[in-house]
Amino acid sequence: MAAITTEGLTKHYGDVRANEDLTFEVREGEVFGYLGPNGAGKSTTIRTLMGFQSPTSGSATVLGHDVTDRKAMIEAKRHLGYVPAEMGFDEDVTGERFLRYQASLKGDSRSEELLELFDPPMEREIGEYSTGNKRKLAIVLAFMHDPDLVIMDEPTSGLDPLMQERFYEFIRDEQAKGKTFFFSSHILSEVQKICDRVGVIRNGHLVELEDVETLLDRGGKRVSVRVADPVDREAFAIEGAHDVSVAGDERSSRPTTADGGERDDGARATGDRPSSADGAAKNEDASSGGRDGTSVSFTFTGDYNDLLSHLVTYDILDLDIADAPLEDVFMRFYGEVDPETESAASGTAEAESGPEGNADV
Ligand SMILES: Nc1ncnc2c1ncn2[C@@H]1O[C@H](COP(=O)(O)OP(=O)(O)OP(=O)(O)O)[C@@H](O)[C@H]1O
Repeated sequence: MAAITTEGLTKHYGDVRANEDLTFEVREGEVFGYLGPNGAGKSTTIRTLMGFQSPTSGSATVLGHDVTDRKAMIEAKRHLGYVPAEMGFDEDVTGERFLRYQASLKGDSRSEELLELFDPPMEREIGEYSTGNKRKLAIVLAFMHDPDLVIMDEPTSGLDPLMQERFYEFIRDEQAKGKTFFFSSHILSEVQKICDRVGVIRNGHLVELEDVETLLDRGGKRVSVRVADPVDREAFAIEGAHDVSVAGDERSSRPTTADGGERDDGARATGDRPSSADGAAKNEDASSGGRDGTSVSFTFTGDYNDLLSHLVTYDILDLDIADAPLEDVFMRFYGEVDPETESAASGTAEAESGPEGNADV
């Protein structure tokens, strides 16, 4: 049995089409990442899966229970954990008291162990907690009844890096025990670290459903090459090369696609720009070079033989070829406009804003 199923799941808020015809499954024992830019519809799906709101149409099950069936969802929640995006705690009570109250509702088989791991200040009133401590308490509460499936809405937001790592390790250990996770995230590095599969939602539509490994394979290679002679960017507009930038080429601050078109994702452009030998623009006609050669970098998703045939035409001083980071995969992905999904999102003002300027999604 799948841990979660959705079939044509749709949720509209008036004119806003927050979720549109979503069909997917989360398999038992997997860590499933749910990705998308702000306003894409992630929390909407999560709220529907938790039974907090009814879908406009379509259906969904969690641990085999229909999410619109109140009684069934009460049963499901005995085996279901939830980390919400907004932690609506009663601020006047201590963490300890809140935990005891939750324990009386859903049981507690492991809070001691969880408190040792995540360590929120239990004796203090929750109103005095920092965001990170509230998140730690939310994690303890979500896992204290040892659920089989945990649904989490950006669970690591507000956690410091050390605590994030501890959380990832904890998730891996829990997965090894057969637990299932569905969580939304903006942080691609965490998705890369802990997810088996990802679903990508954009403007309310599921636009990708894939193994993380396959996505990384599809992401191709990040190639950084330093050649002895001046070259211009167009020389590397070969089939399968994306986001070509040449050190010293002013225009390379706007990454290109292989067909020479410019993409409008400022964060990537700045982050990917390689440092030239002296860091200065050298040549107005977009070619460059110098005593230390010319640095060219790009993402490559084409035929490796073509790449190597092209590279051997240069006097190569240095070469580095590595897996492209998941960011590259997603930025390219979001850069492609699908007219069908774009038009379907009319009325979703936030959804139209997209991920510009974010290195993560
Ligand atoms: N209760 C609501 N009433 C009206 N519109 C809503 C409501 N909740 C969400 N929306 C709209 O639905 C769309 C999807 O929102 P949702 O919160 O699901 O996105 P998200 O992917 O979780 O975004 P974020 O990453 O910013 O949390 C947005 O356009 C949002 O403004």
